[in-house]
Amino acid sequence: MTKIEARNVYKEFNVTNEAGKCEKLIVLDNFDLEVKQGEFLAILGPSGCGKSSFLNILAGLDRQDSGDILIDKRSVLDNDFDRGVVFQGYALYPWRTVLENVAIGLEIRGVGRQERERLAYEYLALVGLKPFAKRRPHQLSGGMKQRVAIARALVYQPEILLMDEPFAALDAQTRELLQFELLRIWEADKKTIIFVTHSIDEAILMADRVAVMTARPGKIKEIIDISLPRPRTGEIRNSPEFIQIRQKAWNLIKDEVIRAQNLEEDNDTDTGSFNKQGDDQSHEKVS
Ligand SMILES: Nc1ncnc2c1ncn2[C@@H]1O[C@H](COP(=O)(O)OP(=O)(O)OP(=O)(O)O)[C@@H](O)[C@H]1O
Repeated sequence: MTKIEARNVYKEFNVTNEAGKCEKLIVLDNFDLEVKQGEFLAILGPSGCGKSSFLNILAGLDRQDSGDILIDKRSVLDNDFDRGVVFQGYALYPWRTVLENVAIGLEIRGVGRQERERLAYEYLALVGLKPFAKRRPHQLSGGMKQRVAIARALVYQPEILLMDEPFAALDAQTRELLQFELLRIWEADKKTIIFVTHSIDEAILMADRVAVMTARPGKIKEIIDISLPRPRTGEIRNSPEFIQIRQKAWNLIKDEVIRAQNLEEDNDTDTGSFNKQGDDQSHEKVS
């Protein structure tokens, strides 16, 4: 069953160029994508190709200029969908405890104190942070903060989880742990996940399908089916199938990375960055 459908989506931004003139930057054009209910879909694409722009529209934080995006056959512009969002940078409330941060979505939905604390503890346990419930965010490591952000997104059981490079700022070991933790959580209740990453290995390891985008204006270039068995383990990365898929993904993306780099050089107005800080899987980063 189709959960999310994007048809012919177009998005542009007004940007100021070096000469101080206003220009249009076309970010998404002819963007089509279908995501199935319960699917784990990863999106790979060169820097600045519009991945976050698409996710922001899906999250209800921005709007497309034309084209349709449907969730359960209704326009995303209705804006009343349950979407959990985990973006880079945690965005936790510093004055709230870990427990209160996790419970915030439930609080907004009017869930009573006792019930929201019970659920917040349950999800903190799921990400291994129950003993840290009463701490404030500044007392946690980066990896722990990202776990809080994941627990906060999961706790009210959203139908859809939107994740924009959620592990990019983490060290390699924490990243690996969280990848498998997320897979375990997803395998338990199969929510629909859209997961943007710069890491080809991460995309293949986690997803049912990997959508590769073109350089800007971004659209889907090709979708790769990942039929590797589940539950996935770290060893799967050494299997011939995995290596073959990685090569295919890289072949698809490398021209787009070069095109994106040329665009960057031609266009001083672009603020997209090519070197994501902290992406520790640099041997297979796409940009
Ligand atoms: N609010 C905005 N106003 C103007 N330009 C924007 C805005 N948001 C994004 N852009 C530009 O749109 C383009 C696409 O940005 P977006 O963040 O969607 O790309 P991305 O594929 O997620 O990039 P990255 O992989 O580097 O995070 C970039 O060139 C960016 O500078």
